[in-house]
Amino acid sequence: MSTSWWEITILCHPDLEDSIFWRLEKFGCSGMVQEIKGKSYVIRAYVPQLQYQSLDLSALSLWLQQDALILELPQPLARWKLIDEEDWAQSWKQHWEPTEVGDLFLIYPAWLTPPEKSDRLILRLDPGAAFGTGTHQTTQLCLESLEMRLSKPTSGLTVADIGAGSGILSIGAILLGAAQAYAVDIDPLSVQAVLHNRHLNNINPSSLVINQGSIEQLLELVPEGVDGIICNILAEVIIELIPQFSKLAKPNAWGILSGILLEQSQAIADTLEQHGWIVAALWKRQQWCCFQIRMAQA
Ligand SMILES: C[S@@+](CC[C@H](N)C(=O)[O-])C[C@H]1O[C@@H](n2cnc3c(N)ncnc32)[C@H](O)[C@@H]1O
Repeated sequence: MSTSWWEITILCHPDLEDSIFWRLEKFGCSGMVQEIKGKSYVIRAYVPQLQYQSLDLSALSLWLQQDALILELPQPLARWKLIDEEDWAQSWKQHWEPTEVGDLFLIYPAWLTPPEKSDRLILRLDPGAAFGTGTHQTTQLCLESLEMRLSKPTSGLTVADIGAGSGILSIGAILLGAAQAYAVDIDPLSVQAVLHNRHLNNINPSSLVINQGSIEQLLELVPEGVDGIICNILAEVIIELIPQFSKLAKPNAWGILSGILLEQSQAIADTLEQHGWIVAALWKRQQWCCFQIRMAQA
């Protein structure tokens, strides 16, 4: 039996984009895409029918309206309809286009033929039901931070990717020259997506290891620690993970953290400081921020 999905379509003011992405992710949506329609944005997101009733979607619509009210922006218009699994896959294909990210990356949907020559690193992706198409600001901030971190030639550098989603950040790190990425995600759909995307990008399976789980699985898998930690999850989750970061980090390790709203940045900075990390830089894009951190010297 094929799974049916709710396709949620939201017509909104461009300045609402971040708060809507945040709200949709909190709601449990997979595979969010956006397109520009004149002066507005159209955002599409998907949730399985088995887990969500139309009442849940009405509540979501109400939250979206309240969020807009708080931000003093025009009300978004949310609609939803049922589609089957095949239609869902097609929806992705229609609305997601190759995206340049940072100075170096070109994110390329798996179903399009990439150019033979490009002065950018082509990162091919089929996110399936996992988060991480490269269109979200937090993913872009992480990829750009990786560009900066890995701009100098490195040898044998290892990274841990907590909340891998589609695997976009692990794959990006490997394309930039990291020798080894260890990825984890609590969502089994993410594990499937990372395996598929690893293959799409011709990455040796031993160079990108993916496991279902979180930081506990990484601590077992890499007891010697890693050189870099990448983590793009919601701030509340990151705050719970930070106390364990130092166990996962080699001396002089760095970290890249995003999924954090600007108003949550102080709480993150305080927690980092309490656990021996220094904020080296803080990058902002609209409502989101990205922390670049390094371990404080003992
Ligand atoms: C915002 S997505 C990021 C995906 C991708 N890394 C990116 O940057 O686009 C967050 C991911 O974290 C996963 N996640 C949430 N809580 C987690 C936890 N405690 N440990 C590991 N993964 C988690 C979710 O399943 C989701 O795939």
